[in-house]
Amino acid sequence: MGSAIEVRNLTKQYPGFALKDVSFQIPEGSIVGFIGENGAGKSTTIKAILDLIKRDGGEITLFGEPDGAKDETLKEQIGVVFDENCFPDYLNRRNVNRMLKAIYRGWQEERFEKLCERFGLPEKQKIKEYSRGMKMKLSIAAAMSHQARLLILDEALSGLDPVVRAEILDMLREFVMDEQHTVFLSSHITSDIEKIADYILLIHKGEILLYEDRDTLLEEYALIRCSAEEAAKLNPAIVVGIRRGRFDTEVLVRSREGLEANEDLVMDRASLEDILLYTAGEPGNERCAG
Ligand SMILES: Nc1ncnc2c1ncn2[C@@H]1O[C@H](COP(=O)(O)OP(=O)(O)OP(=O)(O)O)[C@@H](O)[C@H]1O
Repeated sequence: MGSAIEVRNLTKQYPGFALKDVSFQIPEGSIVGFIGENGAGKSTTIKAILDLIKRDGGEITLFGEPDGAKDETLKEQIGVVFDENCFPDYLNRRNVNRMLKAIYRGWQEERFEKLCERFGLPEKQKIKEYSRGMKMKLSIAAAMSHQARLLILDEALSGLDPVVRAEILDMLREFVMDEQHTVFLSSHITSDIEKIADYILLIHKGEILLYEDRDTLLEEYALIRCSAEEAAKLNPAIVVGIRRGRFDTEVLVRSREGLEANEDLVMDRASLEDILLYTAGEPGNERCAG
């Protein structure tokens, strides 16, 4: 199986922010969840992949093709959804269908109509009268209607209610049933990423801090509650972060090995949100619960 996206040593400098040597590769047939705090560099990375901004350094390969986003044929094979409406707002759903039919060679008119129906989008109402969620659904329907092999969604699920998000997650799962299809999805809703992603990519202040198989991550990381003395005895190599409370200490560890037998530790499963909070913590990853 090849790579849908390969990013090597990507750098981009803005005043007060830099993408630092960002490298990762996304295998075809997978769903990769991209997480990180506000301003971590998710959209900048995605825009560089899509060649919407000029990078300062590094290489980006799409489907094995260097600078694939510059290639018009390859570009058609990428469905993109940003967190804002990308269509002129005086159009309605029917106009959008006609417009995209003229743009994409592989446009699937009927599929678009079916998806819009499934999402309950009215045919004649103008986009400017749509709610935010309706606009996002329209963009997602469009991205899924031109025979794309790769879907890139940047915060596309924000503002959607849980029922619609669950439906879209199902659609993304269906999409990758074809092993040549790939999804790269950034979101602050870590519970969605936890449900759907095969791999988790975590960026913090422009640097990739973690890229791991979701199951390994969730099986191996653990949240431990114990006394400050017990916390101090833990092997520093496995400690991701410590949070000191008034009554106990919470420690995120990256491995449970050898800890399960210790009765002085209460060990729970760590959620992706815990992993994000501790991994993207401040230097030393030590925060006070107060
Ligand atoms: N065109 C630009 N000019 C200057 N600075 C920019 C520009 N675009 C992004 N930045 C800065 O780059 C940093 C990373 O922004 P980016 O949008 O990539 O973050 P993000 O992880 O997508 O955040 P969020 O989750 O809030 O959407 C921010 O500090 C932002 O201000």
